[in-house]
Amino acid sequence: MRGVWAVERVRDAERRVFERTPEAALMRRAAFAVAVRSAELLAEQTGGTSGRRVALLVGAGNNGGDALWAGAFLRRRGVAVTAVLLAPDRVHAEGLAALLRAGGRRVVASGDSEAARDAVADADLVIDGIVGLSGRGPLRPDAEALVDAVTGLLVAVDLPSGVDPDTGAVAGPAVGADVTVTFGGRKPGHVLAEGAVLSGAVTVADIGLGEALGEPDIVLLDPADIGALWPVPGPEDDKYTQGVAGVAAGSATYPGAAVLAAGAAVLATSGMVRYAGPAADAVRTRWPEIVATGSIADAGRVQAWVVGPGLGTGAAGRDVLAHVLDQGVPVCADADAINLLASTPELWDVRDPETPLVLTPHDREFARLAGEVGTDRVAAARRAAERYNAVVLLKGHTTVVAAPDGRVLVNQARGAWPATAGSGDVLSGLIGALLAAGMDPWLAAGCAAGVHELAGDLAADGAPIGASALLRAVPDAVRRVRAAAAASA
Ligand SMILES: NC(=O)C1=CN([C@@H]2O[C@H](COP(=O)(O)OP(=O)(O)OC[C@H]3O[C@@H](n4cnc5c(N)ncnc54)[C@H](O)[C@@H]3O)[C@@H](O)[C@H]2O)[C@@H](O)CC1
Ligand SMILES: Nc1ncnc2c1ncn2[C@@H]1O[C@H](COP(=O)(O)OP(=O)(O)O)[C@@H](O)[C@H]1O
Ligand SMILES: [K+]
Repeated sequence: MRGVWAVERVRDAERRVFERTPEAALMRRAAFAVAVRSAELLAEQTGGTSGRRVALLVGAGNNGGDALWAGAFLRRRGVAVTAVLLAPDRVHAEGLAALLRAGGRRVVASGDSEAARDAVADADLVIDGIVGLSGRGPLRPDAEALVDAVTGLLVAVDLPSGVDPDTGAVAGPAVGADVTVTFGGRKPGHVLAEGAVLSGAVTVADIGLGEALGEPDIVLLDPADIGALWPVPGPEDDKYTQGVAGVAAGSATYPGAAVLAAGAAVLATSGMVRYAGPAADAVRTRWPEIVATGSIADAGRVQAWVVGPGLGTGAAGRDVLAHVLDQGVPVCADADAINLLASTPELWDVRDPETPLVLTPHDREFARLAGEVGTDRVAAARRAAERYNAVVLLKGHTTVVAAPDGRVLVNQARGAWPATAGSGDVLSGLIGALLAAGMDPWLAAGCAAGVHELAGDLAADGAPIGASALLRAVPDAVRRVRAAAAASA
């Protein structure tokens, strides 16, 4: 599990560390890490460091200071370094002095715009020290023009400039980095929204914040974590002991949603799946191992329900949802179940608040239920989780999973191939199976999101896929995460 810390938490940790370590020492550690990573990249991509050209984009604060010190360190490796000063009046004076002492050059962006542009365009590698944790809003036009001129590698100091540090949101021009070197731990801007993509490969450098950071605000599950948590049968197990998943989904109009959700439950774990609803024939034909019935009242006992995909929002769907919520077992409510909960708030009264509920909205379903998502997706998911006393999985390229107790995890997609019709139905089936196996609902949602996204990537392998192909790749994805767990054990 990797941690992510909100900017205010990082600031607090810094303040505590400053009590025993001078700020300048921390900055030099940070800058050294930027220099080391930049030199590695230069060596990998251009075959060496000596004689290579590096330009520093230097803003008004300590982020620019880091870049200047990194430039001074790179000079020792024989790199030709030019600092482009965007705010010469407010430049980090010690950092600039260190760079000049080491034989670096400086140009002022506004004073000599041609030289500044050339320095950036000719550089093998550009270091973005425009803004870091104090950055607000997009790149200003002078910075944007310089960033547009970059032709070489781009290394962001702490965070790509133009990305909101706490939400990853981007409201205009921003740096797209090949590599970001950050300090102490990841920040939300590295893992959320556009920031997750614009950060490139993130390196976390230890600058001594360590224990002062405390527990992370957000966690990322690695494949090995998911593999270690994924339920697998033991010698004592039979089909019932592993948990029976129930699927109440599909309608005459949307039988496919039922086939996909129920199929995902079949492939996720090796217990048993029951289906209840109007798509019983279609489900049975595709998945003969499923015990299918037309009516929810005849469904039999299950340890968790998936309800909603293709259900419809009419009276029949409402009755099914009310029945499922009244069973006293964990429920994953997706799609029309969420729409019904939004339009018919009385349905909440049926639910025993002690039984786990996982809600899996996309942005439009979320808006119907809990208001617009807005730019802070973590805050939105957290708010809804608390309000409904439910785990809220907010779908997207970065999926956010918030628990009512405040825990949040995010899953970053490798590609966008899972953005295909019916793929959400597969996700809900995976979650239902993990809930039936008795997993903590927050982890169940997070592990399912990870395997779902990996299955999409494996199935696509560079070409578009449908949800059926994603579903077929679920066993492969489970094999991969289990192999990762075995390798790291
Ligand atoms: N405080 C510390 O202990 C350490 C800080 N470090 C560095 O310091 C950075 C934070 O430094 P600062 O707090 O000085 O601030 P920044 O360097 O992030 O920003 C400097 C100033 O830029 C201006 N600004 C904000 N948004 C802008 C925009 N869109 N375009 C142009 N200018 C904008 C603001 O006036 C802001 O105060 C971190 O990201 C990290 O790189 C590191 O040296 C490690 C140690
Ligand atoms: N741009 C994207 N990149 C990666 N995954 C995405 C992207 N957009 C959506 N997804 C994922 O695809 C799935 C879509 O679910 P959903 O919107 O419910 O589709 P449907 O209702 O058609 O099944 C979710 O798991 C979501 O996280
Ligand atoms: K930066």
